[in-house]
Amino acid sequence: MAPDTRTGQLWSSVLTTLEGDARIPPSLRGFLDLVEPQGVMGSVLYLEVPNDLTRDMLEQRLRVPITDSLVDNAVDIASFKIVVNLELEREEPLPDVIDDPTAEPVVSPIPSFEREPSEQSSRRVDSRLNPKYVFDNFVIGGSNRFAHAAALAVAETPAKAYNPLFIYGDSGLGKTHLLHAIGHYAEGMYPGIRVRYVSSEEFTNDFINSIANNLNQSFQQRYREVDVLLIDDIQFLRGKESTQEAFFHTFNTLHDHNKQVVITSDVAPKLLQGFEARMVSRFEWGLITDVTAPDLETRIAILRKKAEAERIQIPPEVLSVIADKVQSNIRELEGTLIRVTAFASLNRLPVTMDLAQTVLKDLFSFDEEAVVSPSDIISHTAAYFRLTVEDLHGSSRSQTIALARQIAMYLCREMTSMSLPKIGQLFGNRDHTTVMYANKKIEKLIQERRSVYTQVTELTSRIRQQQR
Ligand SMILES: Nc1ncnc2c1ncn2[C@@H]1O[C@H](COP(=O)(O)OP(=O)(O)OP(=O)(O)O)[C@@H](O)[C@H]1O
Repeated sequence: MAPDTRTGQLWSSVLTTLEGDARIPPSLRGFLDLVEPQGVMGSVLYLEVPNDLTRDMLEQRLRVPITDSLVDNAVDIASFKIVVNLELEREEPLPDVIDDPTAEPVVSPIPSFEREPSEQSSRRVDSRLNPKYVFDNFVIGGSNRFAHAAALAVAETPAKAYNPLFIYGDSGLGKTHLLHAIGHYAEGMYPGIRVRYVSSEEFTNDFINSIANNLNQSFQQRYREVDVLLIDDIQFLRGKESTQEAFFHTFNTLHDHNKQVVITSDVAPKLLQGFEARMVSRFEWGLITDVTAPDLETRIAILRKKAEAERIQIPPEVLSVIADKVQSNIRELEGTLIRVTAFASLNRLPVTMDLAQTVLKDLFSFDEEAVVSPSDIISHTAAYFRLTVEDLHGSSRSQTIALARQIAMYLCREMTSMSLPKIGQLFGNRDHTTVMYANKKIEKLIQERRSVYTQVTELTSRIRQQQR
């Protein structure tokens, strides 16, 4: 909606005043650019923003300067209200506030650097779908052929093929990738289709917030007025009775109205513990399919595809040796490829068999099957950086602590099967998007900074060594 002239003018005067406001740190200024003024009602100015993060920043960190500026610029306006509109088309990447030690450790739901350029400008983006997870780059093999076919069928004809579609399997085997791929494909096939991706932890938080803020109706609208609901890692609703109840009603409403539901989980419906029988029976209404660990050929094909996507030349025998080493988790498989290519680029060496063997020896000189616990990762990381465990859990934004914390989060994601929200909880109840950001950031730094590569590699060895 275009603002009326007065609202538009008012907001630009507010922005002009704020330009000279020393209370606003540079890292927060970018959030102001994401605001769309909508109109004035009574003495309230209504603003629209594209995501929860921007709303939180404006409400928590910029409320006072904005209100002061409003009062300065319009005698009859006393406050502002913010509405999140996920549909707002955005070309600007969200501001990156992580590197600023004074800034809040929060990030966008999908960090801007993950978006393809075409995603940023030419079409409406559902910011909940990760543009990297599409069918085109999903490698099909015996371990996932059925799940892939079912996912594609559902994406082609939502609510006609299988409803619900239930995909289960161990961590890092492509369930989330398939969920997002369904969303993208359906959006491409049916312009205007309403797709919503949500992890079950986000669903839970959303539900709890809706109760706390008396927003049950908008919660219901958010989840019931969609054509395709993609819900990830349903096992995390275990034992949460009220949230399960809310999901049960959402599910029924969607199903009754011929809307597609796709669910992922770490185990088959029958093995889900802490779920009511009526829920489980609904999960079994449609099609249940699993993803298992890929065989060697599929692992090599996944590595080849990843190398092509990153435009890295890697000899086939190197791909084979990596695929041979990492067998049961595709996330770890990709992580290992990154370590090998990072080592080569940091040392300005070509990726050869010898080089790969050296890196793999460092990474896998210990028992890979040993179970690594997050507390081991945290205590080792703290000791390595001469910090305390509390530093990593806490909120200090000193650069050393922030980097150590991000490395610990990265290692938790790589070495354990914990979900992003669980890792966030572990590190002082941080949002899952913060963990997602930390992951991407460390993955990038490993390839760009020798110091970070060495720190992560040494830490990995120490943690593994302890498991012996
Ligand atoms: N068949 C595949 N082809 C290409 N990449 C894949 C495939 N399967 C998984 N991946 C990649 O492996 C990584 C982990 O996959 P994903 O996050 O979908 O796993 P998951 O099963 O949802 O794990 P979790 O239960 O821990 O969330 C992602 O980067 C994904 O793109």
